[in-house]
Amino acid sequence: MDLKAALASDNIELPENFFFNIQKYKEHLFKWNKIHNLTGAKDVNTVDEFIYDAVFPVSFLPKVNSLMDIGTGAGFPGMILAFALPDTHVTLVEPLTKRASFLQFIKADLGLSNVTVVKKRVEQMEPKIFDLVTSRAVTDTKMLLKLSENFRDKHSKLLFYKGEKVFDEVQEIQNHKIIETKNRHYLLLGEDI
Ligand SMILES: C[S@@+](CC[C@H](N)C(=O)[O-])C[C@H]1O[C@@H](n2cnc3c(N)ncnc32)[C@H](O)[C@@H]1O
Repeated sequence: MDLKAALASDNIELPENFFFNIQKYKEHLFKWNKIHNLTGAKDVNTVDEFIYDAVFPVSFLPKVNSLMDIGTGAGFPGMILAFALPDTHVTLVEPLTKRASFLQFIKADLGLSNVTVVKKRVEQMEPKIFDLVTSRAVTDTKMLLKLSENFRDKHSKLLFYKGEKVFDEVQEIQNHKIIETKNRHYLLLGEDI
């Protein structure tokens, strides 16, 4: 896919250094991924699709000052959102040493002052309220609501990257919106949704 063209055609506003950071990120990801199993995305096209998928919500998200991503893995979606939202402080929670080390390396190499990497399971973190909690490919909605309990209040929003199963998962959930693209169902939750 042509990532730049796709993002431009969606009118997604991005900072000037976004594509520079993306380029560096991809170079490091391919190097690290040869040695460590960081992500299943092994080729440029798949990584570009992952990046597009991660950043698309910028087109509908409200402005947030703080964001926590549960289970960031190699960077999706939290690290990509940190490139896109330089004024948002982004906390990346990832317990696996290799993946957390990679995220820490990217933070240092690109001088990302808006990123904190926490090498823990989210259950081991001290409670703290975030404006937005995100997660992709970690667990189901019910469990994500439980895991995020200590990290949100009534003003917080939750954004979970889901597939079609989302419709079964939200049957009993009141305030939610599902934003669909070709390959994704974004689940947005919050009291005033
Ligand atoms: C399938 S990977 C998905 C990674 C990334 N979000 C993505 O979409 O490419 C799930 C990740 O969640 C992390 N994880 C699993 N349980 C977790 C927990 N309780 N707290 C934080 N991270 C967790 C794992 O270490 C793993 O890196």
